[in-house]
Amino acid sequence: MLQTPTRNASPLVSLAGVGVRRQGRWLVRGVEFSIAPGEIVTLIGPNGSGKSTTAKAAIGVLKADEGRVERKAGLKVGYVPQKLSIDWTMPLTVERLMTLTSTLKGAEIEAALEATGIRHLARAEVQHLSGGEFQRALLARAIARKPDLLVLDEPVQGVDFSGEIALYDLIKTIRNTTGCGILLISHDLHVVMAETDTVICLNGHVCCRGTPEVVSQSAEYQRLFGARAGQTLAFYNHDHDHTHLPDGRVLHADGSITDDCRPNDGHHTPVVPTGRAGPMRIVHTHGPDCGCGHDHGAAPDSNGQQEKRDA
Ligand SMILES: Nc1ncnc2c1ncn2[C@@H]1O[C@H](COP(=O)(O)OP(=O)(O)OP(=O)(O)O)[C@@H](O)[C@H]1O
Repeated sequence: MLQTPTRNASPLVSLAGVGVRRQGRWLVRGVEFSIAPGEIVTLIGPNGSGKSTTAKAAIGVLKADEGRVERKAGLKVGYVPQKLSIDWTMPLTVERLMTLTSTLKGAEIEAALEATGIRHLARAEVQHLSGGEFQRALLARAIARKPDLLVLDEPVQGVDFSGEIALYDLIKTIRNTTGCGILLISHDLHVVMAETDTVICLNGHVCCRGTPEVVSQSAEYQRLFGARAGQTLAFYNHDHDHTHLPDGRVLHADGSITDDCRPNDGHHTPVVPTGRAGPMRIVHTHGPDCGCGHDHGAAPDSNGQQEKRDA
């Protein structure tokens, strides 16, 4: 059965003003987002920008040093980390990989391998799997316990372009059939899974967030990669209102420079973190009838202007 994000349902996890500090340095700060059942949130950002740290803070593998992380009571998480510590010199079958970290019944293993299309590989040695097969095995392990939230840290690493499309199709199918929420991590800065409801671009803080534009709108992309790619992948247009300087400081659109960047530091235009269909940033000219809820009855300011533009 097709599941869509149940926005009115309580979030599976929500982060408010979350910061993680290690060895005297903030790895991430001011991170805000939530994931509802059936919702797909994708974290993107350059290497070292804090994507894995944020995901680990969300599921409680790492403790946040400031802010609030709330998880639904009894939340079951399926986690595919970016790196696995496997002794590659020891023979290990796919079946055995499934039960390394949790006890599973034979039927649960079979169902998970079936759902990820690798049932025929149950007795294959993990060392001999292709990149795509290995990622499917990790996905099978993560979904076997029927999680409410699936956290996938770079699930298409080591996979070629057509394998990437097939994996994203599989992730979409898992979401559609189980209704779980999904937190995806990708270091591709411009292309994300088309089904993503919200993309969050991190660089130690949330640089921008928004919906991906459906790639099928781009005839050029379709010509290059075919219609199927267009249904699976989408472009993400960044909307940063600041620039990261080489020394780590942040240059804001208003010309000011600060050591770091926080959502409520007064240098940013308001961002409305809604999902796929909604506006992500309020951009309009204020006026008596604009309906934005601000009080426009005040006298004109010292420049004689009463109207003010957001963003
Ligand atoms: N326990 C730790 N102590 C100190 N620094 C850490 C710790 N864990 C991570 N870091 C640092 O925090 C920063 C963010 O790391 P993180 O793994 O979250 O980034 P990422 O965006 O997932 O990177 P990548 O795309 O390379 O996987 C990096 O500079 C990393 O070296």
